[in-house]
Amino acid sequence: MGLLMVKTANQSVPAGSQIALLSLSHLSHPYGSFDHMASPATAAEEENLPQVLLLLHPAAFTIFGEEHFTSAKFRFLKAYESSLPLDEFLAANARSVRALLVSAATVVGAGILDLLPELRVIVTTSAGLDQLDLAECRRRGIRIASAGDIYSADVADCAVGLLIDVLRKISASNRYVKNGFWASKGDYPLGSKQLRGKRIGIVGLGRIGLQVAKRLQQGFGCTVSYNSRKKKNPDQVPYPFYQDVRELAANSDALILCCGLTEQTRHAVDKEVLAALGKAGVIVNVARGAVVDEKEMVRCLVEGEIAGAGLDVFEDEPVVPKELLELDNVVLSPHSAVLTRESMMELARLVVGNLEAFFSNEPLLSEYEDD
Ligand SMILES: O=CC(=O)O
Repeated sequence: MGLLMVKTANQSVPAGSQIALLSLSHLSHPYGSFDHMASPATAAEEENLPQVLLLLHPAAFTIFGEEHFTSAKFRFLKAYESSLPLDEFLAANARSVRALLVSAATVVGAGILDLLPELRVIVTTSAGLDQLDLAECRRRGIRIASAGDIYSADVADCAVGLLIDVLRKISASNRYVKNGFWASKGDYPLGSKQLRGKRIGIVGLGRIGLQVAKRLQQGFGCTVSYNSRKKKNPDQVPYPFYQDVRELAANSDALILCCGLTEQTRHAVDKEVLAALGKAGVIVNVARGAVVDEKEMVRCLVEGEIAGAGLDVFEDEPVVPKELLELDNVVLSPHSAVLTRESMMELARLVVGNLEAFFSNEPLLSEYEDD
């Protein structure tokens, strides 16, 4: 793809991931009412609608429920339908495009932005923005709308689920029963650990981290500490703050990664942090694979230098280090923490709402603002 930094997810679509066609307009939504949303345009009207460049893998669009993304205010220009190399396709078709829709897997850097001189807004289906060159977007006056808060509760549920699974060995004992070992070898070996009372260190106490903290403290009797870019107001966030991730790890039984991926958080969990977490420590990652030095983490898991891991994200998705596949103390999921039927419905509403707001010169529903 030459100098263009665009890649799309290469994941297969799980069976049953199509979303049922429901009427969306009656549902209430944290980003406001969508009752104003116009109904889809006829084919004749559609020709004249402004185009939104779609740089998503078609499989991702199927998961999101393509049928929910229709609007009378715009139409999609689907790069994936062309057999041309992307740069040729964009040069020929997208020079006047003002809006772009991407996913977490669509890397957008200066190379692609150069081919879209009229671009004014990028809407992403992701909560994380690490795939976008934010500085370059800022410099060019391109606004960004993200998935905002719509996934936070689902990701927090998934983080807690992975932690419980690792500690209580749910997936491992499931395999034990299904392989017939209960009958042939007897009771499952002791090794499961309680969640109650565990010291949880959360890296990144944003919207997701706060929900993880609440679940684990209030629901499971854990104690919570955190590391974040900045210490939160202690009147609102009572958990102890650690400026240094290594110190947080040294004082935690489990480290749960919920931060965005930035130059500051890349490999924030490195050899020293893993050593500080120690032999009884567990890592849960629902952030981005590159927040952890994956090679070091794999080595620590293989050599028993940490106790286990629950991982939804990886450094080179969808490639998962093969050593992890063999380990019973590791639970894996395919970057699916955000993927619930309900959140996909909300996503479609939010994406269409953002794009319609843009083309109507109204405020975006979930605009990202630098802080
Ligand atoms: O990982 C998923 C997202 O950032 O939305």
